[in-house]
Amino acid sequence: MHRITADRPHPLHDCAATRALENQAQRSLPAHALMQRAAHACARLARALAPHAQRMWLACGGGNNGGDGLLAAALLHQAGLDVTVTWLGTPETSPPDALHSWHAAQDAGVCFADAPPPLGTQDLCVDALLGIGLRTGSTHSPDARLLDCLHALHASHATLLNVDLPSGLVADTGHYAPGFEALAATDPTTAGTHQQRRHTLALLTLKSGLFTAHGRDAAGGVWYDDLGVDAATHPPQAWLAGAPAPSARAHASHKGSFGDVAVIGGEGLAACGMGMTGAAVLAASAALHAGAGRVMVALLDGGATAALPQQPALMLRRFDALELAHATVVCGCGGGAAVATVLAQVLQQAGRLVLDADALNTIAADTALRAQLAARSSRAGCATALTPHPLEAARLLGTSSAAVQADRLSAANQLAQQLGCAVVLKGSGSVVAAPGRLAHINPTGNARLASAGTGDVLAGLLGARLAAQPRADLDGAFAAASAACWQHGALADAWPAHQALTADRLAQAITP
Ligand SMILES: NC(=O)C1=CN([C@@H]2O[C@H](COP(=O)(O)OP(=O)(O)OC[C@H]3O[C@@H](n4cnc5c(N)ncnc54)[C@H](OP(=O)(O)O)[C@@H]3O)[C@@H](O)[C@H]2O)[C@@H](O)CC1
Ligand SMILES: Nc1ncnc2c1ncn2[C@@H]1O[C@H](COP(=O)(O)OP(=O)(O)O)[C@@H](O)[C@H]1O
Ligand SMILES: [K+]
Repeated sequence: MHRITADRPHPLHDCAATRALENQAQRSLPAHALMQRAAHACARLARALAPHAQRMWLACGGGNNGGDGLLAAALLHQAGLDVTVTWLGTPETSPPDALHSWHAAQDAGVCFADAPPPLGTQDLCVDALLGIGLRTGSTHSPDARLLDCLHALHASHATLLNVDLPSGLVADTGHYAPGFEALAATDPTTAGTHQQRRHTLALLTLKSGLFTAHGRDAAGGVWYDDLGVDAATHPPQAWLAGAPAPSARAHASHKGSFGDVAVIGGEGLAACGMGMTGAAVLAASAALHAGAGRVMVALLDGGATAALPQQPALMLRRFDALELAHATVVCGCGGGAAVATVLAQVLQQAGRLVLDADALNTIAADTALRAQLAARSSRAGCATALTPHPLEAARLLGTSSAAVQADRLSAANQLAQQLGCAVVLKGSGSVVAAPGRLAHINPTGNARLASAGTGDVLAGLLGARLAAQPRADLDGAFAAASAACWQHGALADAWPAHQALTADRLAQAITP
């Protein structure tokens, strides 16, 4: 068993692969062996997380997730802890492994009760209500006892250990199933402390849903025990991204060695009464700090800005003075309606291209531009990355942002497939997808990034990473996108608690 950290990549499996793995392992192992391993891991982690616990409450469902909890309760009781179990199953309907665990708990003398015992902050509660057996159809709504237990677990001040999955969370998506949506509502005043005292022990496989959508809030710290079974025998659904390799600069290099980045965006105040030049400048600043050799900015403000005195290293250019084929183009940040006037030319001439914000909105509403974007995938020397947030992704897919959020991996994969690009679907657990590749889920970042302009910073950083790729192709775009997301999030994770995280400071904190 080990704790999952963001530094190295991890394969993520879906329910179907986990079931196949479980069935295969069950056939080669003695009866109940897998559940015994699961329960031992669970009990060990429970004791490690709450070494001073006087009481433990284990809420156990009627399936095998509950079986893990029941057997862990027996082990914890045998270790001398004051253990109470609430079991929602019945011996008549229990699957064989869980029934065996129920007998073990009874034989050990574990206390069974309908209500939780009083728990203090040093105590521990265990959510063993639902795991991968969660059914999501509208006919399967949680009953009152199950919801009562869940609310008691979430309201408790004790450390919470989720067995395999937080109950109600869909393993493959990180979205809550119908009937469990209320669990997604977090009280911002207590979210931080809840996060710190929450842990999930993933069994057999790591599930994608733990790392995206509501998954990160629900899961807290993620631990993993493979139960002695090699998950590598089954193909993963996606990868949890690891830290990008550090970049090294040869001594004999010059500013041309690291690529030019040209940022196009920043509609002026005069156009619609909304000055958005800051967005383009943020992206450019991010590209510069990320190590791009030269960074140019073409503002779509009709020449209203003649200089950027705060950012002397950025080179102002008129759009028609840019050499689109030679620079890595970052287009759309604060682009407003004005971006529509340049997009056809950008899609035609740019080799390495990052499209963000209004560039994406404009393409979503224009079938000719969309076709032009998709056609880039068959042109040599083109590497394209899109950085939509969920609403922008929904516009491109012709759906709602709720539908995108309900299955972020699918949405990102679909978009990548349709447009032949690398796609970063932003938000908690950003998904990086590209056609024919397993998506990456980004493990870094936090809600401090939910602040205006941080997306522009990501686009600029991605531009710099794309400019430094050895080849302008889909692999380069995918690698650059994954690396940029990881670094962007890691900066936020390391941000001093007492200092405001603003987009301009974030851009300045980027290192090559
Ligand atoms: N077998 C083994 O050795 C191993 C198993 N392992 C463990 O088993 C877990 C999988 O166990 P599982 O397949 O029994 O499913 P599980 O997650 O307990 O859920 C089924 C229960 O939930 C209920 N239920 C479902 N949907 C619902 C809803 N929407 N709302 C309300 N209730 C709902 C469903 O009720 P029913 O539909 O049957 O009425 C049934 O009672 C896995 O996550 C891991 O922890 C590991 O230790 C590895 C070894
Ligand atoms: N809760 C969160 N957890 C992790 N990352 C987040 C969260 N909220 C926002 N972000 C990140 O912050 C950035 C915001 O981008 P975007 O929505 O385009 O904002 P803006 O348009 O203001 O720049 C994205 O990289 C996104 O992934
Ligand atoms: K659970």
